[in-house]
Amino acid sequence: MMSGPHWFRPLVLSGPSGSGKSTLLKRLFAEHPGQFAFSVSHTTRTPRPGEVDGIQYHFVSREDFSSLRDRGGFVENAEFSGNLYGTSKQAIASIVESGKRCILDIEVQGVRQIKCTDLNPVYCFIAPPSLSILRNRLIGRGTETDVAVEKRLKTALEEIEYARLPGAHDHIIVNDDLDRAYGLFKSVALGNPIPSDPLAPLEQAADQIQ
Ligand SMILES: Nc1ncnc2c1ncn2[C@@H]1O[C@H](COP(=O)(O)OP(=O)(O)OP(=O)(O)O)[C@@H](O)[C@H]1O
Repeated sequence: MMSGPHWFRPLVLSGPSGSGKSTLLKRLFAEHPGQFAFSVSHTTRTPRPGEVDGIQYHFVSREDFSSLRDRGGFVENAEFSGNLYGTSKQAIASIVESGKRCILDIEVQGVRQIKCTDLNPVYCFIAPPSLSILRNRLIGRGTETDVAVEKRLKTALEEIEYARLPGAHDHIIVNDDLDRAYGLFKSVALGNPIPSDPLAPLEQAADQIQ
């Protein structure tokens, strides 16, 4: 398989909920089996039936999590609904050593934290064409209540605001036509540079959720 100059740098994928990250990743993994891997996160939550330690997550106690965090073992960590989650440096390193490309699907706070580390990943932002299209896709996916959709749209606006800051991401891909977006995403995933898409002006984005 042909891989580009950035192959050995982890790829940090972020973007609003519903922008199409899972859709793009699913296609990439299907087309290139065995070439890419997600790092296994640590969590303090209890395993659900069928979940295996070291596969879905590294399940650890709060004490062990805190001790690893205090030793600087995480590139990013956060608390969601009472449980701690984090990506360890070791989890990323073991993928890089295996020769696969490590992909991290991460929310904006995690991106900010990783920027303070020496990980040096490639940052790729998946943007929706507009907030009204994002709303339609979230509704179409059928996984969210109306209130949750509006909450996700507000968060999306903040994420797009951040993405507009110069240097926030290395690549911005607007997921308008799926085949076009996938073509760009595949280039980035294989370690090649691409020209970034322009983001729609913010005022326009803000209007759409009022
Ligand atoms: N280019 C596209 N055109 C039309 N629909 C799309 C496109 N890309 C994705 N979708 C649809 O939009 C919905 C949201 O996509 P997806 O679930 O991949 O988003 P996500 O970024 O992974 O969200 P989350 O962060 O919540 O997991 C899905 O129903 C998907 O089929």
